[in-house]
Amino acid sequence: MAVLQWTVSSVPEKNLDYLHQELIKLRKQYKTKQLLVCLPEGFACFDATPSDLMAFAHASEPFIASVRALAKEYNVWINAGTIPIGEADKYHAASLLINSNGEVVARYNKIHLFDVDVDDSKQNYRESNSTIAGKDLVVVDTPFGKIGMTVCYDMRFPGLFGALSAQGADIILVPSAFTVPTGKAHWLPLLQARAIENQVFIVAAATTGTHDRGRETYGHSVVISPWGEIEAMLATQPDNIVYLPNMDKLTEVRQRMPLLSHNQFNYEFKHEQ
Ligand SMILES: O=C(O)CNC(=O)[C@H](CS)NC(=O)CCC(=O)C(=O)O
Repeated sequence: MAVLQWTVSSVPEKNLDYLHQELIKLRKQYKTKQLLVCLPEGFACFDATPSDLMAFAHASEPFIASVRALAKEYNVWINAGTIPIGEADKYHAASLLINSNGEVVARYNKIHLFDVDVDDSKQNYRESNSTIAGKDLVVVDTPFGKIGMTVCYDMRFPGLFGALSAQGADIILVPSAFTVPTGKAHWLPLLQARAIENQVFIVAAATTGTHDRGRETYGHSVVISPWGEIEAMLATQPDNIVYLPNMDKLTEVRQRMPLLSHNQFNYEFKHEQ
């Protein structure tokens, strides 16, 4: 699998170009039959004005078609981090899983919305002003293993990850656009905890740097093993991780310490905002 981190632009075509160039480079170096390319949350269009984002969300079909075409052309699976997909007067933060034939095999709509006051240049995040929360859990069978889908702020809610692992997830994707202060304090411990308690690989592709209207994101894209080890992590520069997960390790961790069968607690999904 490959994890792409860059300073995502507010201009969708620029992000598409970036993805295209990275796929060319990756495929030159890695000719493996299967390759899963993970993109960050908001990778289509980031830090645009609310009205530009809304307009894009209600006309994101051609953009999605272009990403699907790239998946097919370069024979890769793509986790299209999130793409805003319009619904009524808002949109879903949709994370798509696209196979190497360019077909969308899964769509997860971000469940937990980031309505939070942060001590940074933007301060008041109110994702629910524009975004409709998802209501469905997604675990999908792939050549890479069973993939559970989450997005960014979801990582703070262990119940979601517990439900995904109870449904058999081996790898949980967490495309993200984390703030810098919360990233410094919480990014790694949260992701490591989710990996350890669910005995899954965590793969988190993140945006990084200062974006077009001044918003800053934390970077530090990371892959974590089912034992909680940081297998690979980026700093704040645009860069990629390429990583081959060892599924035997996952089996061994679960055999030695069968958390799922020991667990005495269940969370309920409230379906509320
Ligand atoms: O807005 C977009 O275009 C893409 N989406 C995001 O950037 C989202 C919502 S504002 N960011 C987060 O969820 C950060 C979570 C976070 O930083 C934390 O949990 O501490």
